[in-house]
Amino acid sequence: MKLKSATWVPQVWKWTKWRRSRSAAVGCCRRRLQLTTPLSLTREPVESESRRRSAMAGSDPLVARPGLAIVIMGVSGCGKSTVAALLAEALGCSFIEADDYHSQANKAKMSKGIPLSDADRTPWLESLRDAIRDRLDGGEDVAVSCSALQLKYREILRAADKSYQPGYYAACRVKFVCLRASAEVITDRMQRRSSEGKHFMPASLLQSQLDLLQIDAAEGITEVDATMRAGDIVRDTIAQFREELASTVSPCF
Ligand SMILES: Nc1ncnc2c1ncn2[C@@H]1O[C@H](COP(=O)(O)OP(=O)(O)O)[C@@H](O)[C@H]1O
Ligand SMILES: O=C(O)[C@H](O)[C@@H](O)[C@H](O)[C@H](O)COP(=O)(O)O
Repeated sequence: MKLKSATWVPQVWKWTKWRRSRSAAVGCCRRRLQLTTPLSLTREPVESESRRRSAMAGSDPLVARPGLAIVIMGVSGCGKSTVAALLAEALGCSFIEADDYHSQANKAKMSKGIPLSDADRTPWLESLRDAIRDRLDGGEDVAVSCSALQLKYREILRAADKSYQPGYYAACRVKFVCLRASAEVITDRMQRRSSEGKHFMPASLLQSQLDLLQIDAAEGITEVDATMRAGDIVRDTIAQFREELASTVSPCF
């Protein structure tokens, strides 16, 4: 097809100008991201992408801010800390261990085999909410280990997402994955852990935790077999939230 020079020249000029300005923008972004490898449109593995996102979110004004919090929940001894720590490693994000946010009084109470009351849990959950919010506001992803046994406790944690409207679970940037196993398996794990002196929580408290555990079907929380290998649970969790993890960052040009 023959183009008339009168229309073709301005078109080429416009296109060249667009290419130049786009190259400048890409170069600027690449310098900001300190990329040395060729920019490819092919998706990178979630692991390195998330690490880069978390690293750049704090300093780049062009990057969308909301991060994603994935809370690994379930009764004491189900494997939350093990899985959430591995998940944080795989995503290259920070890890929040809920046990670290308990007051000494709460820990002493549980050590004596006395279940916490809601009054004991509320300040604990609120401090966790604030810690999660700090990460989300900074555009970071975060893996959290927290029992979060009841809807009302999870609602406190969901409020870490400032845009969260109660009941709109799917839109919330705080997600939950529940680990499940039989009481026998978990008792065995808790007894072994206590006998190694590794944890304050006695196995005698398991039944009170199982009695409290409740998930509302509308929340759409995935329940996972806690007897799977921790690495496999992490792999499945990343696959489940792949889209949300990817949308943590918006294109910078
Ligand atoms: N997927 C798993 N398979 C086998 N053992 C596990 C698994 N996950 C955790 N454990 C073991 O079970 C015990 C309790 O795990 P932990 O992560 O501390 O549970 P939680 O944080 O839910 O209390 C630990 O001794 C841990 O090594
Ligand atoms: O009562 C609760 O809401 C939970 O028990 C919570 O306090 C947590 O589960 C404990 O800190 C035990 O720690 P692990 O869950 O790590 O065993």
